[in-house]
Amino acid sequence: MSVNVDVQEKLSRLGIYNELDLILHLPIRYEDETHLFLIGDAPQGHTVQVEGVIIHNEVVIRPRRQLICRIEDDSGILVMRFVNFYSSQIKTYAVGKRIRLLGEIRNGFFGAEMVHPKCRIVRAGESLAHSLTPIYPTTAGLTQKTLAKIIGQGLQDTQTLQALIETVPDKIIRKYRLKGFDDSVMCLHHPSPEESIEALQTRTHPAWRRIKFDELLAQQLSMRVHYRQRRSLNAPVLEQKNTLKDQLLPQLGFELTSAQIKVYAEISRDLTAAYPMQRLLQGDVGSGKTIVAALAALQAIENGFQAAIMAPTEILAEQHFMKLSAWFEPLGVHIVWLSGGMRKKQKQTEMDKIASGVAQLVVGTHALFQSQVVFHQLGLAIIDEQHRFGVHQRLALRMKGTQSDLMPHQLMMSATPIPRTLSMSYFADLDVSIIDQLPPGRSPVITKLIADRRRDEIIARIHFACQQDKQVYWVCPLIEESEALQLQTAMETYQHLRKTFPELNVGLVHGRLSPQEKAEIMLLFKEGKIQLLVATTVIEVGVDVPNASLMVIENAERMGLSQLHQLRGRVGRGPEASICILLFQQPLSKIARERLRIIFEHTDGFEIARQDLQLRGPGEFLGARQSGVPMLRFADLEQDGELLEAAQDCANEMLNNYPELAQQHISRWLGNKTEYLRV
Ligand SMILES: Nc1ncnc2c1ncn2[C@@H]1O[C@H](COP(=O)(O)OP(=O)(O)OP(=O)(O)O)[C@@H](O)[C@H]1O
Repeated sequence: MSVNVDVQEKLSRLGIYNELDLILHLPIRYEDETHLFLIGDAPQGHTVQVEGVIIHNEVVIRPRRQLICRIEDDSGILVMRFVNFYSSQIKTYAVGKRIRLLGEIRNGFFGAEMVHPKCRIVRAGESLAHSLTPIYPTTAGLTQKTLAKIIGQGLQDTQTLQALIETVPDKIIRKYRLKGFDDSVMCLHHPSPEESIEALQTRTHPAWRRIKFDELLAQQLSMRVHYRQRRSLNAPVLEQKNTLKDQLLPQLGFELTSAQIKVYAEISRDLTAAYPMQRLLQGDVGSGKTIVAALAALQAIENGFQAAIMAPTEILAEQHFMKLSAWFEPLGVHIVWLSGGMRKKQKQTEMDKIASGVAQLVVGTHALFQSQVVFHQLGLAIIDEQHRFGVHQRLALRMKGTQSDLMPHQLMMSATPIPRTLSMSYFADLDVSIIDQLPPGRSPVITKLIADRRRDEIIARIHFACQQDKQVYWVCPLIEESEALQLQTAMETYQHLRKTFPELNVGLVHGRLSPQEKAEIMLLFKEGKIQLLVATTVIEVGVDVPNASLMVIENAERMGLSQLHQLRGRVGRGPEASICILLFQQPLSKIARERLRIIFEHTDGFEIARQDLQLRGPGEFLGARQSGVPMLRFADLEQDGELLEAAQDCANEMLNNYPELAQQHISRWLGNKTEYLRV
């Protein structure tokens, strides 16, 4: 690109480093200069073009120096404003001249107005210019005009044009009726006036369809390559001996659901392979993922390998530890607990057990992947709530097995259901198992939305519930700006509830307590010795107290959908009918109202996740994945599900039959952005 260093730096901020990046920098929208609105009909809040005669002009000084013109057509009057305007320029906008304006109409101090529109004086007899102007995403200091010019030059460069060669085989182009790649790129940068502006704006135009297909295809290809590369790595072959499993199952006190049996079979089969498993186990809250993870761990252990379970919070890790200890100790399996908050000496003792192989199962938090932790022979790494860990943290745990030159199998668990399109795209390098059934005997949680001013009614309800031997959670608001403030609110609520209910045992659990303190309180709650537990959102994931059947969530309007769903999932885990009360403060923002509606209407985590994806885009689900996986810029998973399926099919066909084109296609779209593929 022949641009100076300053411009180059600005282009790099847009992710443009070479010619190809430049021509794939596509417009975000188009300005329609082919359609004139009548002033009276023009919709507010949209960029529109209007034309009229200047009937008044003046430069006012206060509150700031600006030009104010009134423009009239047959349907109404519009004000045009330019701030910091020099009086000497006023003659350009003389009364009686006809002017055409392009901009957004808003309701301002002077009525309907356009501020700093694109405008020009229309000569007598002039007809409408037919053109659609592309508007590009840009950055500070780089004007639309300059950027459009650089892109225009790029498109004329013969070398660049050569880079536009077709990478998708003819057969696929015909099968899916795709527009040519070079035509599509040209059309999007320079649409001819005959093109439908609506199809271009909504990205349903065949040129957009082609670009989105190519982008999805590149993502699918890179993920499939990664998936296939895994087969060249070595992992321990963990046979299905089933001795420990057969001892554990009769002790459980429940039968596995058919969904649990099915996913365990998938995992168990993967573990017998000589290359590492990378499987994502998804299940809605309370669907019973822990027992499936436990069975997988036993398969590793009975083959003489160690297993590790890593959870994102102390409470969750501690809870896994307690549950697994109860299951595994009768089998004679040695479990070790490791967390950051442990005393040094005790930690060293536990690490020694891990290094010598005495510890067969290790349960813990982030502390597990620290460099001092050396495993004797790690065969299976289980990561709960995988999206809360970074790619690097997960890899660090995977590398723990390298002592023996064998890479451990990896099982990732997620209680935040991932919508199908998302798991087909961003998670395409993983195998996915889904527990799509809840254990029997659960009655669905009833959700109630109650405005905060009706708090008193809730106090009465809690009293009634506790009298009937039920247990209650009271979740304090999430205050993102300040953990200290959140703590303060939790303390105050705790004091207040203790005063209100002197006859009840009220407990408080929050993030600042030491792991032991947290564990003690959770145990008291589990044993029924605490009836009302005031908690911050630390209880969000995994906490399992089946007797708790009433939950109050304060300031529910501040929380995200998946967080609300997770919190609500803490009740409804026993046979008792459960209630979740969402207290909210008014007025509600539009998005908060929408979230509360969704959580009120749905209990199925997959449906909630699908709507959340629509509301907020994929960022929330991907967590740290975002840093490693090729992100989509053009395709929209909700809108382009059909293209995604096509791209998935084609990726397999291209890798099998057209490997060179596949390679070219990946490097066109991802260039050097595929570090992920190497790990
Ligand atoms: N098949 C089953 N029948 C009856 N109860 C079961 C069954 N499987 C698991 N459970 C019980 O259901 C509860 C929820 O299980 P578990 O904690 O594993 O859920 P989870 O999928 O991890 O949910 P969350 O994501 O909310 O933590 C536990 O008390 C568990 O012992």
